[in-house]
Amino acid sequence: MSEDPGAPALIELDQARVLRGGRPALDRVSLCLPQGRHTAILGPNGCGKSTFIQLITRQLYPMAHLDGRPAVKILGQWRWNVATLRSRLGIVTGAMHDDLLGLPGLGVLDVVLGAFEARLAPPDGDPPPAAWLEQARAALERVDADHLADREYATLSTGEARRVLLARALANAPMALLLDEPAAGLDVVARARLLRILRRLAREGVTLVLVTHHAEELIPEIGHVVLLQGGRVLADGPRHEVLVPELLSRAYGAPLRFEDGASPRFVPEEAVDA
Ligand SMILES: Nc1ncnc2c1ncn2[C@@H]1O[C@H](COP(=O)(O)OP(=O)(O)OP(=O)(O)O)[C@@H](O)[C@H]1O
Repeated sequence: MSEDPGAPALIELDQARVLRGGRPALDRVSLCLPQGRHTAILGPNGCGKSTFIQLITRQLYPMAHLDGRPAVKILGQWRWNVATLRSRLGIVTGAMHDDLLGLPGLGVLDVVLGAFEARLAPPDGDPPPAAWLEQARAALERVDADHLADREYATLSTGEARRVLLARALANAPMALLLDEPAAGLDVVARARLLRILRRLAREGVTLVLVTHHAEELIPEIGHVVLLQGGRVLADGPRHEVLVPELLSRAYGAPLRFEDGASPRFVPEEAVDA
């Protein structure tokens, strides 16, 4: 999938400001993420990444502009029914995992089916429509998790649970995936497996918006990076222009460079010189 200049932007922020604890966690952030472009929102702890996700998923709201123009537009719209919005964006966050763990006995297939009604799990009662079942199973297959369909979600390993969350995010044919540190907490093998799946999805045309501070999640398909620092956009551009020592060192407050390749990583300069 490539960018379509005629399509409304996936996510558009216009001087968006979000206050938390009385202080701006996002401070006049303007950015435009087109559909079809794989983007990483990157930055150190506390730079506003979680706030960005919660702003997009309507858990937090921006301050209103005096002239009434919207600070946030998603797919060209600023008014959204929250349930509809969350089904158009496939969302994978640690908070969602925690919420699902709080529902003992919940089966994997039900977790994925929950996507169709934008709720954690489908209600008891009528069996789900056959089309939903088919889409849910197809989504599990896409992330190599079809064999987990009959398991209880709470019994899955972290890597398995992450793939099930990805299936849930994919099940309802979203316009994009919004991923919050998707490989966090995974062991080296589970991480490699998940990143392989993300690469495959990106190549198949699923737009990825990745919010992270982990360099290894910057798969090669991510061609665009927005670097945040202290709630502001420090840089917004092609990967090779943003992931340069000068900008990274400013964002993270210490000398740092990015080593690209099969296993991308950040390298503190002191460690190199030692
Ligand atoms: N509930 C809250 N009350 C007050 N301040 C908050 C709250 N949540 C976040 N903040 C502040 O908002 C700023 C941005 O936080 P946010 O969690 O968005 O950063 P982050 O980039 O996601 O950090 P991390 O990588 O550590 O998760 C930080 O200064 C943080 O201390």
